[in-house]
Amino acid sequence: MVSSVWRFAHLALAVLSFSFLIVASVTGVILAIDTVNEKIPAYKNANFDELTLSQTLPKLREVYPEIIELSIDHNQFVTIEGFDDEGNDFKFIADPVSGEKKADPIVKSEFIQWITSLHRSFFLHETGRFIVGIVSFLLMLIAVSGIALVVKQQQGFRKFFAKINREFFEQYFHIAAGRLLLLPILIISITGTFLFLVRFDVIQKEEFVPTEIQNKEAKEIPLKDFPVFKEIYLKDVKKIGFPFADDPEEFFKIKLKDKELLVNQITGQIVSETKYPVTTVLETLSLDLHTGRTNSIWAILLAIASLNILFFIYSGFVITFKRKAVKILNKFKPDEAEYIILVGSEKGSTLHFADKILKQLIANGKTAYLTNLNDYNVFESAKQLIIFTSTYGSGDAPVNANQFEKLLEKFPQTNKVNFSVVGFGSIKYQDFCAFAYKVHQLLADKSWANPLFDVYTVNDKSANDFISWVKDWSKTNEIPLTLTPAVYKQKTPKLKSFKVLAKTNVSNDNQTFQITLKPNSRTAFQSGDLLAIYPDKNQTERFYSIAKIKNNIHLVVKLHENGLSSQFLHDLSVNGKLQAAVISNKSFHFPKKASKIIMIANGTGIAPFLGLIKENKSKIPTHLYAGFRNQNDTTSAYKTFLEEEIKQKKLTGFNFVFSREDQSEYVMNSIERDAELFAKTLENKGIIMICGSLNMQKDVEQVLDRICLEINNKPLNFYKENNQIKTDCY
Ligand SMILES: Cc1cc2nc3c(=O)[nH]c(=O)nc-3n(C[C@H](O)[C@H](O)[C@H](O)COP(=O)(O)O)c2cc1C
Repeated sequence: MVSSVWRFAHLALAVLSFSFLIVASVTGVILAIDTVNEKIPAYKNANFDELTLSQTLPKLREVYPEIIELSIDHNQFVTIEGFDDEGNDFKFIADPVSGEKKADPIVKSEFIQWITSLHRSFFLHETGRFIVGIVSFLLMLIAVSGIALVVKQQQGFRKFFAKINREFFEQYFHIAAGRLLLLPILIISITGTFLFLVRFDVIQKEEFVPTEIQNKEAKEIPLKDFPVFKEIYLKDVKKIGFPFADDPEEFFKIKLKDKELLVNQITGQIVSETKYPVTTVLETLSLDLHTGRTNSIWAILLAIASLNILFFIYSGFVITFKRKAVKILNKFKPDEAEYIILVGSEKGSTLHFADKILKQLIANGKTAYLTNLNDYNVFESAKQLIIFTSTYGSGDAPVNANQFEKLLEKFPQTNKVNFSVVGFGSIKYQDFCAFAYKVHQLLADKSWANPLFDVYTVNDKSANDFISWVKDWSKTNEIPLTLTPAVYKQKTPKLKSFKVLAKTNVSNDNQTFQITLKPNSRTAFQSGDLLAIYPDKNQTERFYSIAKIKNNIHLVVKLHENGLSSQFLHDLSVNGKLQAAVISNKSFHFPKKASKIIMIANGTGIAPFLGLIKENKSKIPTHLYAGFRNQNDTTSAYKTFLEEEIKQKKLTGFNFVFSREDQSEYVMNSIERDAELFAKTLENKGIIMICGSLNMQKDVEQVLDRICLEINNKPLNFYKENNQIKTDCY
């Protein structure tokens, strides 16, 4: 809760000050570079820091009897002003010991003046200065809330500089750069705010009150012997006003950093002293710190910090958009759904996994409902609770799940329900998935709840870890869910438009149809990738394996009686349009380096192989084993297609079996017949690709395992771990 308030404040403030901050940062970088640049010429005396007034003023007055003023800027360049022997006025940067002219006074270029004005007021005069002040103040709040967020993320002040758990580039560097540069940014913003408050009289400057000093009578002494001149170092001086030499009523007026002195030019006695009020001292200090004008290294640090504000804006928005990428879109009401998916997620990644399951359940014709663990309630039609939750802090709940424990006590379910918990966490934390274990225990203690499994855990958002749960859950509940990791890895895919080029028809004995799609814009895809289809505005998601043929997408679809997606595709007309998303599925691309390839498919699972065979440019020995129900037009068309590929040497041979014809056979039978080929292929580093139904995959793997053990003395798992078995089943 606390962290979400900080996060909301941090983001809201950043959004509010966004464009002004960009201008202020860019101009800030340029001004800081100009400040460093200004110090480069060597107009500063080498011993400047050791020089006292008695080592400089007498000589200057001797060389320039009519000198009026000496001023020292933040670069510690000494500028003198006065009249020469001919009565002409002069003003230049001089050496404070010899009086020799070093350069004309520095005048800021028009560009820098323009940038300065933009930085101070956005060319909006007083209104602009006011806005700049407010933006400074907001920046200060952003820095403070940023520090609070880093402390929270790192689990305490003591671990402020401990290793950051990297999730993605922008998140990592937002925190890494934030830790280093929050302090300079805090200083820039505090000083900017202070200058603004003084400028608009919110903080009022006290008046200067001089203190007269009563001196005894004293005699004349030479300038170089003035005790006060021996004590004051040039480095502490801002300005000195010289008196006319022939008027004893005129005094040296010495402005130091914290006070002003009047000094009698005959006796060297201090006549009056004016201490600057605190506000004036703080104003100078703020200006020094805000501009970096007194110190090159600080100015460089300010430039880096300003540049980083731009990076913070960019990376902050990337983090926010990644977090907000998944929106919960429910098709059913909470009381209608049999499957209730409850999610604990702070940054949205767990929600993304949950959303993928929700859409597949709905595509399978199930009533499912997804919500936050904090929205737990009585679900009247619930038969099963599926809980996906991450863990934060030291085994704590993510923000949207911190009320779950209380709610669970308050709302016992009225039906008996099965439940299954998947924990999302990171093994880098001591309390790996601790909150998921806690939720499992809390539920297991309820008389109405029955655990289907122990807790499954997913480390670092691993799709492969997640697949273990999907596989077991899918098998236990007899609901097919895709086991293709790419589907779960993908963030919300980008929809593209496709034109329907061709479509075949279904008939009484053949419910399979083929559809050819042409992307309307540049779209990268390969055979083996997946096409995600959304028949009802994102609430349902169905995947089809792609064959790339002549640069078009070719799908093989079985029309299911109540199948939302297959009906939707079947209803498309030639030349019509389709919105869909390509999901890259690298693990099922053509294995270019394999010594031999065997492809196994049943039903529509043949689709990706039609394209993959075409990609066999280096003519790797490739066999296809496929099983269908009946022999029909479609299977005859496949045969014609494959015979052509054999002629082109892209396919070595194929073997079709039919389960509903006179001699009923399944692919497993053909595999057993050709056991030697399968065993040898695997032993010689060949690859087996399987596409089709999950049941077929399970049966094929059983047969292959037996063959491998018998002939190669190794289990199938050996080759699986070697990445020699590739699957794309659903
Ligand atoms: C500040 C912070 C604290 C975390 N604490 C834990 C923890 O104690 N145990 C754990 O297993 N994972 C911990 N994690 C890792 C997250 O649980 C993990 O990244 C999870 O996938 C995030 O899911 P979400 O994006 O749905 O919030 C922590 C992550 C962060 C940023």
